[in-house]
Amino acid sequence: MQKPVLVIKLGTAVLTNEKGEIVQATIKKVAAGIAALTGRYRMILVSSGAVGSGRGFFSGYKGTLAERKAAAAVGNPILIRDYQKHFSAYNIPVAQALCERHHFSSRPRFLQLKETFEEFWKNGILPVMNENDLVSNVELKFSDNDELATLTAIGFDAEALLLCTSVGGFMDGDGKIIPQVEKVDGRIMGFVQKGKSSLGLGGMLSKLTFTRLATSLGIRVVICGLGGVEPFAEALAGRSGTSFTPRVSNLRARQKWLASGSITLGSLYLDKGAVRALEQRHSLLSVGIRRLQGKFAAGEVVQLKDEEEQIVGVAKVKLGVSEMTATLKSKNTIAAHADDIVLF
Ligand SMILES: N[C@@H](CCC(=O)OP(=O)(O)O)C(=O)O
Repeated sequence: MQKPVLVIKLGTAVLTNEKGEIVQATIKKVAAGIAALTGRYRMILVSSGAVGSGRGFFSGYKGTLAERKAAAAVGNPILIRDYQKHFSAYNIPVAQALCERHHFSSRPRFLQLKETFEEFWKNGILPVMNENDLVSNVELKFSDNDELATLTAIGFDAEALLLCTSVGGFMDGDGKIIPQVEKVDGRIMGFVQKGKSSLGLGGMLSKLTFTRLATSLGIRVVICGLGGVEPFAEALAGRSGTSFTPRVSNLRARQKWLASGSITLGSLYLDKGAVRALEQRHSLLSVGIRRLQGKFAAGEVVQLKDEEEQIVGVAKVKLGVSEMTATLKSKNTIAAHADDIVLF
């Protein structure tokens, strides 16, 4: 039987010091922690830190979009060189896997990515993923690497996703790490600190949002730090960080992909009746759509939102935005087929 997949994501703040430099001792610890788990898992490392590693090469760096892209292009090879150095102590070659959204939004491209990763694993190679910042299209960028890691974990049907942060876990209102969260509900969302580190993109809000997506699709998430002797093994054993219990998911691989590729170019705001109908596995009719937002064509994936504007799922739509707008009042037009809808 194949080993399960484990996705570990490292944010900029856990990899860099206050000057924005990559801390070698941290990379060394990461290599030791991953090497210790290779017998149990097929591993994917999603690593931020390219912008942090490269920005020192740009005089008067202010963090404009062009500067970030340029810094990432300089920083990525530096980051990979550091990983190579420390993983070579364990005879683990590393592969750089720079991805963009279309690798997830197109099913054939995603399947190709999966096949390539199988080649890495067969040969004992660790894929190190990051967004291809230099060329990624601004409108279709991943919101951050928490999203990239989540889409990867869902697409590869990972057993667990570790989101490593500088704060070591998810804290309650008193600043104490909550060891276990059964469900990401309003109370849990209420504890979120909106802040984020200056070099990275994600923050706790982003982590929780993606944790909710991953757990709703059956993937366990642990938000953890890099403290302790074996941080990843400790986090997986529930001895550190915050473990989020996955929901039971009966979704098939294609539906999971649909949800993971939720590169949503728009949103449909549904009424209560439409949400109820979708829960009973009916198709979405235009009559249940109160309004829509964004630019999308037939065959693209959009978010579905309820009357409280909470995301309830995603759908691959049968109609583009103008056709759909024209049919909003018509009862019988199918906006999305039941097989192309995934509710969270
Ligand atoms: N692609 C960027 C990472 C952006 C990002 O998501 O950063 P973070 O919020 O620190 O995980 C980089 O490598 O610097």
